[in-house]
Amino acid sequence: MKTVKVVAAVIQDNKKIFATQRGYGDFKDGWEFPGGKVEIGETPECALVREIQEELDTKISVGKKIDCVEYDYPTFHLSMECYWAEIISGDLVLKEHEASRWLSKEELNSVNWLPADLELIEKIKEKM
Ligand SMILES: Nc1nc2c([nH]c(=O)n2[C@H]2C[C@H](O)[C@@H](COP(=O)(O)OP(=O)(O)OP(=O)(O)O)O2)c(=O)[nH]1
Ligand SMILES: [Mg+2]
Repeated sequence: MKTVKVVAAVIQDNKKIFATQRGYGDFKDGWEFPGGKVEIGETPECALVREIQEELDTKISVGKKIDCVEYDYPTFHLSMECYWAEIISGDLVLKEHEASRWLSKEELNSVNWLPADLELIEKIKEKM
């Protein structure tokens, strides 16, 4: 099975975390952390800065790594590096997603996360 390398940003502000709802594709309407596929020759950090610029028109600084999620979807293996991130500038404009929410710890389970994210959510809760 092919492996897809992905990076995701857990943007935290004021004790809340930024979640986005996918606007297209196989996982449409599922909730995720913004980010995307790492391109050839890119470091994970560079890929994440680029993806957040593309998807949210926002400049971030990438912080500590939270976890690397390994998950088997029916048609591919996902290897997803997840990082804490902070906004440097920009207004989190939804260029590709259909909705977004700032979620408190108590609200983290109130959206329908993609299957691969469920384990990560538990780790994040411990750390926020
Ligand atoms: N960004 C992101 N992707 C996730 C998460 N959880 C999860 O299973 N995925 C999966 C969904 C996709 O199959 C893949 C990420 O691809 P993506 O669609 O965001 O990639 P991309 O931004 O480069 O978009 P595209 O140009 O390929 O359409 O990882 C998550 O929390 N964030
Ligand atoms: Mg994406």
